[in-house]
Amino acid sequence: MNASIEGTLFVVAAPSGAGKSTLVNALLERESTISLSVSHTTRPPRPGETYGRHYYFVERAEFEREIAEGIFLEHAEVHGNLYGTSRTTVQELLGQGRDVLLEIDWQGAQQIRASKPDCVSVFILPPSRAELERRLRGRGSDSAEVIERRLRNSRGEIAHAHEFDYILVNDVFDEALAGLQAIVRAVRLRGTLQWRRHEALIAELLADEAG
Ligand SMILES: Nc1nc2c(ncn2[C@@H]2O[C@H](COP(=O)(O)OP(=O)(O)O)[C@@H](O)[C@H]2O)c(=O)[nH]1
Ligand SMILES: Nc1ncnc2c1ncn2[C@@H]1O[C@H](COP(=O)(O)OP(=O)(O)O)[C@@H](O)[C@H]1O
Repeated sequence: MNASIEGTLFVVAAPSGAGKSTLVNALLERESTISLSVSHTTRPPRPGETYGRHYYFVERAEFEREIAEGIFLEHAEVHGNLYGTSRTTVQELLGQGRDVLLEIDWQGAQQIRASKPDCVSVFILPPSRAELERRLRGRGSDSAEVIERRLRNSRGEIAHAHEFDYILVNDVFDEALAGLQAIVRAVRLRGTLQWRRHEALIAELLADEAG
């Protein structure tokens, strides 16, 4: 982390149930310098979800007021609920040199690419439709109706996978996690970031030998 260099913005998207949150949480345990952006949503909390940790749960009228006030860096309607990312939180963290990860849908990813072209985006695929359905049902967090809607919408989301910088299949969990971690590490080693970090070393290596 270096306060004089803006952090990297990572965007992770996937159809509901592909394992995105589980992968991202495991990544954050290993890469503690990445901050996860907590979104605002009009979706009701699931059992065990808390305000400010999983989401900022708000009423639709309040969310619409916040859209009008321009507080969102991006926002979208997904599975019948509104979701959005706070502009100031993300901007402050990036300005402090921290890397920030957004767990958002493809519509939000398109908006982020337009305003932050340097972002790095990853799409997570399930290994099969049957496994996606098994994971959604196995999670036990949603009603049958909500699960049906998410499964129906998954095709529309997967159709946008090609817009992302990286695509990972979350079949064997540890392999997918290693892939995600490899992406983060490779991005951090990009020359555009490293030459500024190592400016003094590069200058020394280039210096003419004195006398
Ligand atoms: N555009 C956008 N999408 C979001 C945001 N937060 C969550 N989402 C997406 O909304 C969808 C539903 O999320 P959620 O209700 O937590 O369900 P889950 O994906 O099944 O765990 C997922 O595709 C999320 O990535 C956000 O701030 N902006
Ligand atoms: N590689 C995997 N193999 C088997 N089950 C998985 C795998 N990855 C995630 N899961 C499980 O699938 C379910 C959905 O994962 P979750 O992270 O909530 O998905 P998403 O955030 O994409 O909606 C959870 O019960 C999770 O434990």
